[in-house]
Amino acid sequence: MSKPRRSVADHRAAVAALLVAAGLDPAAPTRLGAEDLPLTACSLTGDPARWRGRILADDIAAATSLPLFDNAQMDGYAVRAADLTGATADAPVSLDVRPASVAGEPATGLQSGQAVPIMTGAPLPAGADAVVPIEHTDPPRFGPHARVRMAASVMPGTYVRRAGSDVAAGELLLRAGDALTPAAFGVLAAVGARTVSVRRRPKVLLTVTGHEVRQPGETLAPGQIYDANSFSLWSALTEVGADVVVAPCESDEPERLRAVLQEHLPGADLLITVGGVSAGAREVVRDVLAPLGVWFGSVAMQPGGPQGLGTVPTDGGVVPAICFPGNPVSCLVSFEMFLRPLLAALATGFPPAVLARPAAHVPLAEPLVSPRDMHQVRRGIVDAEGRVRALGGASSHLLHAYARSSVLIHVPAGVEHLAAGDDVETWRIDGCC
Ligand SMILES: Nc1nc2c(c(=O)[nH]1)N[C@H]1C(S)=C(S)[C@@H](COP(=O)(O)OP(=O)(O)OC[C@H]3O[C@@H](n4cnc5c(N)ncnc54)[C@H](O)[C@@H]3O)O[C@H]1N2
Ligand code: MOO
Repeated sequence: MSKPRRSVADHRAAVAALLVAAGLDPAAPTRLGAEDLPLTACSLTGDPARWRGRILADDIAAATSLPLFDNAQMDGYAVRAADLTGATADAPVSLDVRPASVAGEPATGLQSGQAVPIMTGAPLPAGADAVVPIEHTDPPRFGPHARVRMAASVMPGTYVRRAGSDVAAGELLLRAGDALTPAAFGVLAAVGARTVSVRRRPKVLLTVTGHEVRQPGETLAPGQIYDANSFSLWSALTEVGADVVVAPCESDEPERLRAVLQEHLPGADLLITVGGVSAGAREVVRDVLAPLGVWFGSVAMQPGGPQGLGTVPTDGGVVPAICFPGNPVSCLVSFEMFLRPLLAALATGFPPAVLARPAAHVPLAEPLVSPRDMHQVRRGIVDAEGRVRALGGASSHLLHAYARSSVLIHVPAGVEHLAAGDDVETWRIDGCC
């Protein structure tokens, strides 16, 4: 007699609870410490992946003001506004032209009756309090002339970018938990930060099992197959910001799996195993982990029915373990259904609901059948008329059809037949919104 199946919602909740209990709560990931990344052009160029999608670990105070000094917002002349009081087209004010202030050079001072040619970003000379754009002066160009005329008054502060007008030294620049967006990245560099402390990414140990599985490049003996799951799941995990250690077990021998775990589990935040969980004579994951208290059972989902979940002891603690079934479509669909938004939230700091795959309700192009007591997840494409069509059948070995699909199609438990034109929920998996 088989045990009752757990619902998709219950299993999803169990996975979330497991991660929270292990300190991988997306809202407070206490298990993930911080790491310092060097803020240099060399580090960006040399290891770009290290920087993608990072979250600040600490509040950061501005080490300097921005702007650092008063400077010009326009190419023109730095002046004292008081000198131009009453200037009009009929009665222009003539000023003595002094040596220029250019970006990257210290400014000279300015006396009453003088104008200093100044370029955008150059320091405002002491004594000046406004900038008149070059096109508003006579002559309207820089040159060797000794005097320049101005035909209008200006307010003090005109076209001056004041020191500290963006942020003052010591002010809160960025908060812990903020995403390192392009602008956040830029502002850190602008205040001269040398390193940035970011939340450590969750380290996931990914271990596929199966005596028949071999790595690309190896010669296959009869009955052997290439390892698809290490690659599909590495890609899926990396996409949501996990640091993945791929350690294929390639065996159904408990001793071999134990050896892989002993070598690679210390330091991991999460273990994902693939395969070896169903009803065969030798189910290596179940055989090794069930005696440790890991739950194995059946979820009312197709594909991805057989699942496992629990914790595995390692030096000085436990690592949460999620055990996916081995069929290539099953493990990837399981990841989408149970883990993806949680891991994405851990890496980005956004709530899991925000990071869910973009969902839509779309009419079916063709009828679908589904087992009544299961939540079925089919793979498909949306046609030019906006109707969704399943690609391939329901079977969980059809990885090629999955690779050509742009949506997952959900047929909830309780629904057995859907006609062409019936609405189904779809999730976009092609990276578009
Ligand atoms: N009597 C029953 N048999 C099966 C049941 C069941 O309820 N009763 N469930 C079926 C379902 S559903 C699934 S899903 C699979 C899950 O089996 P396992 O998790 O034990 O996975 P394996 O047997 O190791 O492999 C299944 C399938 O996937 C291929 N595989 C495994 N690893 C890889 C890999 N890394 N790359 C590519 N392909 C892989 C493997 O060769 C098998 O064909 O059990 C059903 N059976
Ligand atoms: O549930 Mo299995 O995951 O259908 O092939």
